[in-house]
Order: sequence, then C-alpha cells, then structure tokens
Amino acid sequence: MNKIIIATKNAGKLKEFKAFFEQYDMTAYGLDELDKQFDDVEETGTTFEENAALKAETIAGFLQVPVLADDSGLEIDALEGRPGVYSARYAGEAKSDQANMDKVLEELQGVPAAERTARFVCVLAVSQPGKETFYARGHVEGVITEVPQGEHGFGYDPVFQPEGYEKTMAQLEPAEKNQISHRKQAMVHLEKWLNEQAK
Ligand SMILES: O=c1[nH]c(=O)c2ncn([C@@H]3O[C@H](COP(=O)(O)OP(=O)(O)OP(=O)(O)O)[C@@H](O)[C@H]3O)c2[nH]1
Ligand SMILES: [Mg+2]
Repeated sequence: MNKIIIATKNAGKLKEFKAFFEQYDMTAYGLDELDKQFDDVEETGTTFEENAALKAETIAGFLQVPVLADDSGLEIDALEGRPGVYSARYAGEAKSDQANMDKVLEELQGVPAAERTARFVCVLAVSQPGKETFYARGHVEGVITEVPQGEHGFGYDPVFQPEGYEKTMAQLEPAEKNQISHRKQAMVHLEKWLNEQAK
C-alpha cells in the first residue's frame, strides 16, 4: 500500500486526509506518527499558499520524500476576512478551538444573519524533492451561526453552516462533511493532478 506524509499536527485534518486517501488505497501519516519528531514549522506567510508551501517544503527537505501540507482557515466577510490565515491562533498561541469560536461569536454580536457570510478556504501544497511545488485551492461558502451546534469535526465547524444546509458542519456526519468541505474541493484538484502525473 502506498504511503503519503501530511505535514500536519492537527488531528482533525489528519482524520479527514486518512479518509480521503483510503479511497485510493493509500495511507496518510501525520507528523506525530513518524519516528522523527519535528518542531512546528513557523507559519510566517500572509497567504494560505505561502504557509502551505513552508510546511510542505520544510518537511520534504528533511525527509527527501514527497510531502503534502494543508493551510486552511475561515474568512468572515463582516470581519474583513479575519481570522483568515490566523484561524488556528485567533484567540492566542494555545490554539484553542473553543476560545477561537468564542472570539468570533463575540465579534459578530449584533451582526444580522444576512451579513454573517463566510467561507472556509483550504490550500494544499505538494512538495517533491527537486520539483516545483504544486498547489490546489478549495473553498466552501456558508454563514456563521449565533451559537455553536454539533459534536463532529474540529475548529470552527460548530458555528459554520454551509450554504444549502440547515445544519452546522459539526452536525453533519464526517462522511457528509468530507463530500462538501473546502478540503474536499482542494482534493478534487489534487486528484486531477495526480492522475495527470500517472499518465
Ligand atoms: O471548523 C473548521 N473546519 C475545518 O475543516 C477547518 N480547517 C481549518 N480550520 C481552522 O483553520 C485552522 C487551520 O490553521 P492551520 O492550517 O495552520 O492548521 P493547524 O495549525 O491547526 O495545523 P497544521 O496543519 O499547521 O499543523 C484550524 O486550526 C481551524 O481553526 C477549520 N475549522
Ligand atoms: Mg498551523
């Protein structure tokens, strides 16, 4: 069975990648599953592309094998696109999902439903030794709810209601989220590229 290394320490993302790659008979491994332990790659970029490349290229450079990285986040229109690339640490370095959601809900207090539009964005970067980095971008539109609902997923899923649904991302079954998510949309582009590489 083929293996793919994902340059992530986020357990929620990794779970979704494991499910995606299983469909291609591939096993995805996160950084916490490798023998060698890596320090966090500093996400100094100002775009999802820059940060995804930083993570993929740093780890591929060390391991000398192809590595996939994901940089993702939530863009809220009423907050001029925040938290954006700072989604993981919006409420501080502790990277607390609960504190991040609380902060967003507080900032949106009094903002009417029609103005609570937002999107999840995901950029995947694949770095291969000696080759140019490949990028795939995906997004899903939705609105930020008034209160968190649901137990599945991670991050801001309990306050994000995707367009066309009456449920939050966290109320959808994981398989359902994986059919519509920003990560899935980016994976569709990645899959096309992989198929072209195999020709
Ligand atoms: O509700 C959510 N559902 C999702 O599907 C999702 N995808 C991303 N996010 C948020 O955006 C941050 C990414 O930041 P990020 O790309 O730097 O990842 P991270 O720091 O958590 O892990 P790593 O991959 O860098 O190791 C995450 O922490 C989350 O807060 C999501 N929230
Ligand atoms: Mg990160």
